[in-house]
Amino acid sequence: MNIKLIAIGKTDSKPLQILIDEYTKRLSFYIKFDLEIIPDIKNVKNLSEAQQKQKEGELILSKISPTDYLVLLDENGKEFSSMGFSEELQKRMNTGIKTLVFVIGGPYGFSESVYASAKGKISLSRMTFSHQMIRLFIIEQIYRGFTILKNEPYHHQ
Ligand SMILES: C[S@@+](CC[C@H](N)C(=O)[O-])C[C@H]1O[C@@H](n2cnc3c(N)ncnc32)[C@H](O)[C@@H]1O
Repeated sequence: MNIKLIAIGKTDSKPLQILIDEYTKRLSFYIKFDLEIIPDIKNVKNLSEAQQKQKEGELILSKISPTDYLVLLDENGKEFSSMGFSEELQKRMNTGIKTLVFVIGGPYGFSESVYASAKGKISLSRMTFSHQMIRLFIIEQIYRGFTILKNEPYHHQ
């Protein structure tokens, strides 16, 4: 299995990008991992929230292939402990899927068509984080998940 994370818009903050790069590098030791950034939509000021979500949704779905297992990052999704999330990663690997795709929504979340295409939704907390910060948090949790599965000390430090 390989893992892909899809997000919208480049990371504005350099310190955040440094951490994303660091955890991407660490995670790539365990599994093939790609972070795919969809460029920001142009002239977004002329669009309503619904139009922006719709356009972002079309772009997101254009990156998904029928064999992908799509999971959305969503504050109303299912919550896991880090141990539970590592078990979920193991379950997905056991089912033989080729690509597990996580998607982070834009500033207003996801369009209905993206929700309809997803196999699941996971929440990292009931609180709302910026769509840029969530990148780091989910990459760190996937990395943590693999260190748990490999019985390595990172989770216990
Ligand atoms: C600023 S939030 C959008 C909030 C928006 N009210 C909504 O309905 O989703 C942007 C994106 O960050 C991600 N996100 C923010 N907080 C999250 C959380 N607690 N758990 C999982 N994903 C989160 C989601 O992918 C969301 O679409």
